[in-house]
Amino acid sequence: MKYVLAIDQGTTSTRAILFDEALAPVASAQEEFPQVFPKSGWVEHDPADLWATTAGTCREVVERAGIRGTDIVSIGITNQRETTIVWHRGTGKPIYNAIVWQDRRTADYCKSLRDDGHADMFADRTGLLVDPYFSSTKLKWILDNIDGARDMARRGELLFGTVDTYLIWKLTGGKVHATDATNAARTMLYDIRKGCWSRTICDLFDIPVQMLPEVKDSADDFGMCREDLFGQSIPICGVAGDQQAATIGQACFSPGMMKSTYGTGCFALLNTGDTPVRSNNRLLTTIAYQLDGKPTYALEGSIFIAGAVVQWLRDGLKIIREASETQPLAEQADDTQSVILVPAFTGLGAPYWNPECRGAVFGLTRNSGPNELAKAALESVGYQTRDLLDAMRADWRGDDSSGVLRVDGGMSASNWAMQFLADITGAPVDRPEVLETTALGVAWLAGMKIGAMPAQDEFAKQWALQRQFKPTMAEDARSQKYADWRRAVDCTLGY
Ligand SMILES: Nc1ncnc2c1ncn2[C@@H]1O[C@H](COP(=O)(O)OP(=O)(O)O)[C@@H](O)[C@H]1O
Ligand SMILES: O=P(O)(O)OC[C@H](O)CO
Repeated sequence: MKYVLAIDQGTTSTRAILFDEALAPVASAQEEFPQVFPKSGWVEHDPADLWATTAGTCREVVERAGIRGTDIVSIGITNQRETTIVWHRGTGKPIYNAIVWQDRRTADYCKSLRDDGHADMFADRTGLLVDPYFSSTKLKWILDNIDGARDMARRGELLFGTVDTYLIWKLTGGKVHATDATNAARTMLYDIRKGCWSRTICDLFDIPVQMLPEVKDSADDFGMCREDLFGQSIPICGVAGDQQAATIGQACFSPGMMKSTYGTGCFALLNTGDTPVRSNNRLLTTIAYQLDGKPTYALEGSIFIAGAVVQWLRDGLKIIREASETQPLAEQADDTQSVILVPAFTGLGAPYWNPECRGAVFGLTRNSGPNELAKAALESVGYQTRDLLDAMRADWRGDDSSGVLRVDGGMSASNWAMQFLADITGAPVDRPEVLETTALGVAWLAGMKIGAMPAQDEFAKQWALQRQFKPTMAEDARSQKYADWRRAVDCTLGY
């Protein structure tokens, strides 16, 4: 039997998952690593931790599966996106910690870019809103703030990469400096229409182009992994940002198909085919995947707090011990109460993009307790998804592929939350058999590239439904509840 290894380097942990040629996950290993918070609003990772947990979980998964490293025929890498690393070309040493996608340190600079009228240029070229979320202003911050960095970069001594690029560099022993188009599309430096780094933007930020990686397809030749790691050299043949990998794993290959991943946050992507659709509703335009040199585009909505609201019930309020306890609490909630929780703990993402507002609870009575709060927390995720889907439907004039939403991620395990999602969006919600869609997506890219896994159409046919949630809420109740949510958001934004 031959295996494909998927490395999923996420925001809080790194995982390695082995898939067999029939696309079934056979073993996995996971390791968390420390989050570094040097100042309020700053979030960093030590690149050494990202590498150590990658190498560690790769070794562990091989051991657990009881296979030999030589049974692995291809490696895929999927990763937390936007997170920015700069390292020395010669020594391989990072010159600063990885600045994580959540980091807000460049908020003022982004505001000045918007005030100076650059927003349209960025939207046209990169498909993105000018926000600290993306890599370019983080890279500029490193070049501006680390002693001698810009001069070294000008002399060609420094390399930039998102986490995929850094791991490719480490895995190949410093031989390959490359990324894929989906990761490039999140840097706010990449022209998603022309398919190249934007000179105009690099000049604006004074970023030397030679420090940027080569941009490849998502299924491509990313070099050979060092021999000492698995006892033989293995090709790296698949790379995609984690949300794009989930879109692939969910087989959202036709225009109009969409998926939503519920982890800490929630990221919804709608396939728009070969056309990059410019959003009028503050969604992002991005590359869903690039195969055979041809990009397929998507509209993306990002919500910062989804499963994290359940973590807050557990770790902040301490009203549950396990995430799954939210379901029985929500089932017992008093239906006559209309408690609404707006989980703007770190501001609100799409389509509001307000980094300053903070969370709020509305409609509390003396009878409100853990049941009502648990219900409001699960409902908040459904309401936020409806915000995204409404924005997507307003932007997307193409075929709606029956309006079904495919879901995955840890929180999609909650039947109650998924039923509410179907009710409040008024559309069916499909949960697949394999919930490891991110790893599956990149494993397929890596396996398909070397001919060990089926072609795209065949892969799409293997997507299997575990359960469909159909909307059952009456239309007037749905409208009333959603109108209440919008009022609650307005009050939160206005507070
Ligand atoms: N049964 C459940 N009900 C509600 N939320 C859940 C449930 N199981 C997991 N979650 C939430 O899902 C999140 C974990 O999902 P995961 O996909 O592992 O996230 P990430 O990759 O972002 O760490 C946590 O925030 C957790 O609170
Ligand atoms: O690591 P995750 O799963 O939280 O995903 C992070 C996203 O890629 C950020 O854009």
